[in-house]
Amino acid sequence: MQRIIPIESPFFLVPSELGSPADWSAVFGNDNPLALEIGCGIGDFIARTALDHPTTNFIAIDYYNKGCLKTCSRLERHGITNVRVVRAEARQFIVERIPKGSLAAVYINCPDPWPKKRHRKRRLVNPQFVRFIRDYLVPGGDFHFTTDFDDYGEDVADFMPRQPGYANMLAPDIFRHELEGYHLSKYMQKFMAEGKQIYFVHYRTTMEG
Ligand SMILES: C[S@@+](CC[C@H](N)C(=O)[O-])C[C@H]1O[C@@H](n2cnc3c(N)ncnc32)[C@H](O)[C@@H]1O
Repeated sequence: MQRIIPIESPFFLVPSELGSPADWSAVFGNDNPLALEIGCGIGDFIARTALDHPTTNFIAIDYYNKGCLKTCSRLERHGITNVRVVRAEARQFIVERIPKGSLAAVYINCPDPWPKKRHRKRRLVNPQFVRFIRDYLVPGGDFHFTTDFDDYGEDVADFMPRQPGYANMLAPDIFRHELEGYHLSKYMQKFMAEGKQIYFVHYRTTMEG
């Protein structure tokens, strides 16, 4: 079993110490828009994205302890104060701690691909998840998904146009292999170095649906 290293960082939050839902304005000390990254890994994407958007509050979730630790260290190293890190299972955390209709953006980069056919039902992003997450986004909220895994990228790109309440921001394309201004995560960089292409999918919630 992996040893859990205690994280002592002002940016690390313990879910059970937050309200249900949490008062995020109180946590951050301001009323700025709230955004969420699911599966932040070592935090390179969220750190750069947060630096680009200093007036957005970011929550970075991962159930990987060492990743949370590295994310917190990165934030401290770069003096980034608009990110909080949580070690939790994302869906449970969202249900318990995020108010519905409160997220300006959700980012999911290179989620575990579960390549074996019999394991595909374990994938995080599927039509059910996309309908679930929509309830937590504000109207006009962004949903970003990236993967290096062809089958996952094609699947998400295929079912997204049928999801009510989302508009395709890359239309007429259903995905792109490059997205200007979107930072590359550690996994994206690793896969690109191996010659793989990244699938970028970007939708925005509409009023209806
Ligand atoms: C393949 S890694 C990608 C990390 C990072 N997004 C990147 O692109 O470099 C997937 C990450 O998602 C996390 N993860 C997967 N499912 C999760 C879930 N349901 N809740 C929280 N974290 C999750 C894993 O622990 C892992 O760190």
